[in-house]
Amino acid sequence: MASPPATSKTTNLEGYNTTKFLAASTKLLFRLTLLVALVLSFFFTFNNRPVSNGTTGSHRVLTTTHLSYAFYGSAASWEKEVRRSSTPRRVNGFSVLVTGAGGFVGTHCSLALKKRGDGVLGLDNFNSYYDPSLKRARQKLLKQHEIFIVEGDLNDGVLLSKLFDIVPFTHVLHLAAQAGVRYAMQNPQSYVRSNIAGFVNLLEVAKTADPQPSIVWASSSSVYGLNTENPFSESHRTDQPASLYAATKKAGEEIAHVYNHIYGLAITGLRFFTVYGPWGRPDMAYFFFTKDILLGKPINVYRTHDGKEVARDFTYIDDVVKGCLGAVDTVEKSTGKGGKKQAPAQLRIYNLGNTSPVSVDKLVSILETLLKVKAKKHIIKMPRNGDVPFTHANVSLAYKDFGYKPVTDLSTGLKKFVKWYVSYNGIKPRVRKGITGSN
Ligand SMILES: O=C(O)[C@H]1O[C@H](OP(=O)(O)OP(=O)(O)OC[C@H]2O[C@@H](n3ccc(=O)[nH]c3=O)[C@H](O)[C@@H]2O)[C@H](O)[C@@H](O)[C@H]1O
Repeated sequence: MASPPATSKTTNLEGYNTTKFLAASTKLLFRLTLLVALVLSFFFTFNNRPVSNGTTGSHRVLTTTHLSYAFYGSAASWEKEVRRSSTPRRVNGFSVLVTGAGGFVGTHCSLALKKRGDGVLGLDNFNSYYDPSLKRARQKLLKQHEIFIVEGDLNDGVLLSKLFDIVPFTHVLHLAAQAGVRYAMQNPQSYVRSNIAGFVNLLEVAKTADPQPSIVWASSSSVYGLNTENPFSESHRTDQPASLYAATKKAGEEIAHVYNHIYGLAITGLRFFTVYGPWGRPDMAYFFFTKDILLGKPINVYRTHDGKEVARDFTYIDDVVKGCLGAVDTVEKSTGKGGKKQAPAQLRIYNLGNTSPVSVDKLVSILETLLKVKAKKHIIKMPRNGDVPFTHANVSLAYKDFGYKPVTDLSTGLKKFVKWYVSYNGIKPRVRKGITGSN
């Protein structure tokens, strides 16, 4: 008797096993997927934390936010909180989405808007570019003033659309960004993700929102780059950036032009000049100089390549806040509807500086006086890391259009910063020896 060909028998046998195996595997895979989905949604729902990798981490935050949006999207309490926070309390008050509300300028602007009766909803991804505990402390401060911050990323289009579905924002004050001039050499992609992709994403959502909001956003003095005309005016060259940070801010200005031109979004860009003050950013020189001087650590003070002192038009936070609110109050309504432009819309750009540059050496000597501690200064040549030798703002345009007039000199502003710094860090002043302690 001819036995069936071995191959055929084997094939049949294997076929049977394969089918059975496949069915079992599919079931297992299905169950596993279900389990993973359940665990993930539980994790992200109850542990909706930002990325801690020193970048804006938009990719992971994107996933987190989608999942938490899915959870919160059905949670009436979340929507209620969003509505409550963004509802104005004064007649004809604005409803403002403040991006980067957990940041330095974002926190101060949110408080000022709320104080005068506008509705404010914050958005922040609480990334760990610098110590997120400071951002959390600012969030707590905002919460005390009934300002809610939605935890999410600019690149999360679903979340942004959801917010615009819930709230008819009149304005967006867009302050979320990857800041810092020198860090751009370490983590260039984070600048592209936040300052370019994130900005485009926000404008994409804003263009189709009904009503279209008016937009005020933070550009930077760094766009003047290698410009040598002094003081810097808005009409000067901005096509020679010295850092990737500056290049992404300049790109933002061009992107704003496009969305204004095609979709009728009214957009105002503000070029901030080295903003400092209480609740400031620990990555900025005045902040870490204070910390290091108090700790007795050396600080690097830069000199230009031809040996000159470097200088900045340091601008105090309260002055900048007044400028931001002035811009919000004078930005016109956007003219688009249904994603289409109906008429020409306003497009503006302004310097918000102090009009009075001060050298970094002088900054250090003011800090020494305030802290009553001598700094251990290392004078070094400015590394080629994106820094420019000086900045100096001409603010006549902002003065003309919304009365912007900075009134705080560096000594006065730093005094307020130091007062906040020692109190925030629980440092006890020592009368004779100076203020010492650690943080
Ligand atoms: O106006 C802006 O658009 C930018 O302002 C800010 O950048 P900068 O003006 O560079 O401020 P900041 O780093 O505090 O350095 C201050 C001075 O200290 C010098 N500097 C710095 C570090 C150091 O170790 N030594 C030193 O001398 C340094 O050479 C400089 O002269 C914001 O960070 C940036 O996000 C952006 O908003």
